[in-house]
Amino acid sequence: MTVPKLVLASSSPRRRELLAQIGVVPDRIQSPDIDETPHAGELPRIYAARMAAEKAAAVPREAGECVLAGDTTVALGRRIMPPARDNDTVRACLKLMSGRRHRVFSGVALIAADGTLRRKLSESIVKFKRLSSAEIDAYVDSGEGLGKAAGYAIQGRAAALIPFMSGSYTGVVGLPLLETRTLLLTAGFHV
Ligand SMILES: Cc1cn([C@H]2C[C@H](O)[C@@H](COP(=O)(O)OP(=O)(O)OP(=O)(O)O)O2)c(=O)[nH]c1=O
Repeated sequence: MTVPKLVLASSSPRRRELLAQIGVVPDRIQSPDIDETPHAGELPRIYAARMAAEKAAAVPREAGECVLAGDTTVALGRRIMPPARDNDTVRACLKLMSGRRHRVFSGVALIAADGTLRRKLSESIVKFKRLSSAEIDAYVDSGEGLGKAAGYAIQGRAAALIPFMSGSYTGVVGLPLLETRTLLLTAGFHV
């Protein structure tokens, strides 16, 4: 079986780095351009799976190419936390998550060269300590939360504010590597 070519449908440097961690280098990378607005009442796990599939489908495939995409969604109960585009959102998210557990759903989707869509979803639980105003201010000032789901990055200084997590660490960072490897193996990649 000839090894297909891999296209990573992502603008996220984390996803590229996580793939590199298991020795996978995409043949090309293209940003997916999709509407990321949740449907009314859409549950976070359904949303994460849908987003991953839509991102993969949004990038055109050439003959012999497979497209891989992911989506990391942070959920407080049934509420989908927003991506933090500014400091006010980072602050608001941290206040909401302070002293509580939340879930992180990380969807992965792979469209094989024959057009078949395969999907996996990882689910993790992350707890933040009770955050003081000074801790929230310092984190906002670090700028690390910008561009991240729910305004934090576990792979950075937020790690020192998290007493507990269970599930997939790589899923929280942006691409669950066990699930991703399984999908890649099924599609004929050597991982
Ligand atoms: C919770 C968390 C999220 N994140 C990041 C991973 C993702 O880049 C981002 C979640 O947003 P996503 O919409 O999953 O991804 P994205 O828009 O950054 O990139 P893409 O083009 O692939 O859609 O948050 C971390 O880096 N660390 C964390 O601890």
